Amino acid sequence: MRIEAEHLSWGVPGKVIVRDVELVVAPGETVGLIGPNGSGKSSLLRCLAGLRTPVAGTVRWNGTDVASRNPRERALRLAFVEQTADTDSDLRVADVVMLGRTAHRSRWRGPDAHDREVVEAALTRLDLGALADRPWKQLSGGERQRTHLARALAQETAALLLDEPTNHLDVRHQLELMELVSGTPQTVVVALHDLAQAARYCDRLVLMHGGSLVAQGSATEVLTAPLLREVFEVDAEIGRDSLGHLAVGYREPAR
Ligand SMILES: Nc1ncnc2c1ncn2[C@@H]1O[C@H](COP(=O)(O)OP(=O)(O)OP(=O)(O)O)[C@@H](O)[C@H]1O
Repeated sequence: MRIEAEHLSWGVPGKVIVRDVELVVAPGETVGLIGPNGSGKSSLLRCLAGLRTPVAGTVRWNGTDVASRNPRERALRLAFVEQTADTDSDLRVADVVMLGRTAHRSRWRGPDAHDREVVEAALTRLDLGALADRPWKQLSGGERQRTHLARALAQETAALLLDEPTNHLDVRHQLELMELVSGTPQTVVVALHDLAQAARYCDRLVLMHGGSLVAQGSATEVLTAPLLREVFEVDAEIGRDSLGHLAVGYREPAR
């Protein structure tokens, strides 16, 4: 699915939070959204998901204004995992993942064999098979995060928006999740704080600062020492690690 933001602005009275963003995400592309705390990444993702009404500009999915889609139509096309995703506490892990099937069913029909197959596949992909019957409230932060991702996969959408999906995960699960994200045929926009991970797994990076999109392009175009100094206020050295992946080293900011 193609996702487009045209002259997109959003904010609250007295504060512009997303400022005149122009962005096109091509079908199947994985775009990494980077930027300091408070730069507007989550707000932009919510606008792209159709959960915020722009104060100016438009968000289009495959050319159609997202504002003209009802919540069910949106849920059939795009899955969004927010940073602070929460779920009713009495559910089992498999029930939480089954919530991803809601838009696919009529109101009166319970889960069928296909829904169960999709949920099982999503649980397996996120390494949650052994936890399927565990109560949601007993899960660790990383297990909850993986459960929400499994729910998003069970939605079987053409697009996926992820807000810092690796922040609670151990290293192995971070790598597995980023492999999954970069390998999926879905269109993905993923907010990340780990710049090296963003460089390694995303087709393209988009850098936000103060609500504006200040750079976009390949990792080597966006992750430059002058730009990182200007936006993150750190001295950075960009090189390659022993595996050949782009690596970013930081010095403390000059005072
Ligand atoms: N509903 C709101 N009302 C007022 N201010 C808001 C609202 N939503 C976001 N903000 C502010 O807008 C700015 C951008 O927030 P946002 O969560 O989009 O940033 P972010 O780049 O995702 O940050 P982080 O990296 O810390 O997750 C912040 O200063 C935040 O406090």
